[in-house]
Amino acid sequence: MAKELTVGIAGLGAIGLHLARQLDAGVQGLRLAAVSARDLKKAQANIAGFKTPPMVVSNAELAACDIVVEAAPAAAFEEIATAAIEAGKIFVPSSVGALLPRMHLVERAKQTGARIIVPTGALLGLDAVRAAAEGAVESVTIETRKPPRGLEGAPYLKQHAIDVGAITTATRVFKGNAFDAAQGFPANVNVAAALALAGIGPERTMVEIWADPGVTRNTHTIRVEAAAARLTMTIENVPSEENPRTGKITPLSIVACLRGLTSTLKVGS
Ligand SMILES: NC(=O)C1=CN([C@@H]2O[C@H](COP(=O)(O)OP(=O)(O)OC[C@H]3O[C@@H](n4cnc5c(N)ncnc54)[C@H](O)[C@@H]3O)[C@@H](O)[C@H]2O)C=CC1
Ligand SMILES: O=C([O-])CC(=O)C(=O)O
Repeated sequence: MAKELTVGIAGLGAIGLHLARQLDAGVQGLRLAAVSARDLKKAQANIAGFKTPPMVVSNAELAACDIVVEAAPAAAFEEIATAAIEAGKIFVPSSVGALLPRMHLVERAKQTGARIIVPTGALLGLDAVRAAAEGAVESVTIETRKPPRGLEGAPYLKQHAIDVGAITTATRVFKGNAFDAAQGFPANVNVAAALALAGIGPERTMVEIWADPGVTRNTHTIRVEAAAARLTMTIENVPSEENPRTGKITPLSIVACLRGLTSTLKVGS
């Protein structure tokens, strides 16, 4: 029988708490062993009703687990990632945009034996993008539309004095590559970073971000023009109650990703 893997989760917000609850309810081959949080008291309260409450530890101590899932703000990414990678563990990032300027971590993982597994998260179709990228790819684009409040607080908006609260018609607030999108919108377009890593890289992956009062869902459309196929795919995510920037599908995608690490039958590349 396959060995059970222990899981540590950094951050118990819209993604982390849902993921923790699902693991506590039982996912074959996985055991939630530890969590970390900014507010330790709140974390203890959040896990109090769990069947098997995990330990509440520091971000660095999570690296005792076989798998470390980062579900914290991008600012905490480096601390969490470095500990897991130095310990040679499986590191599953949510704040994927924070990985783009830190690709040295991938080089370091090669030396320590760690693996970095980027979940599809709030996006779709990364299996097809990866397959297409094994051949020639002409272009990859992503258009993200969110209700204006789903973009609030982004550093790019502040720098360009864009008040999304005042937007009444669909407005394109950013056009550029995935690297710049991830820096300007660290809490909003991790999907663009994941797409870039799956396909042709952050410089060549082009991103448009729209503040759209006409949508109630976080909507992402990917377009790929490749030698083997042309893809157009759209996902419309229900924003989570805890954090409207984050689609409800994100923790579910991470559960599916973790399941794929231990399951006998795995579907999709
Ligand atoms: N890859 C993807 O498709 C997606 C990625 N994300 C990203 O995932 C990350 C988490 O998202 P959410 O759960 O929605 O955020 P959230 O804001 O709901 O939760 C983050 C949690 O981390 C905690 N935290 C703050 N500082 C911490 C620290 N230093 N150490 C440990 N925990 C800390 C906060 O108290 C909060 O409970 C964000 O960076 C977000 O942008 C969000 C949606 C989709
Ligand atoms: O949940 C979403 O729609 C996407 C998101 O916030 C992100 O990529 O950071």
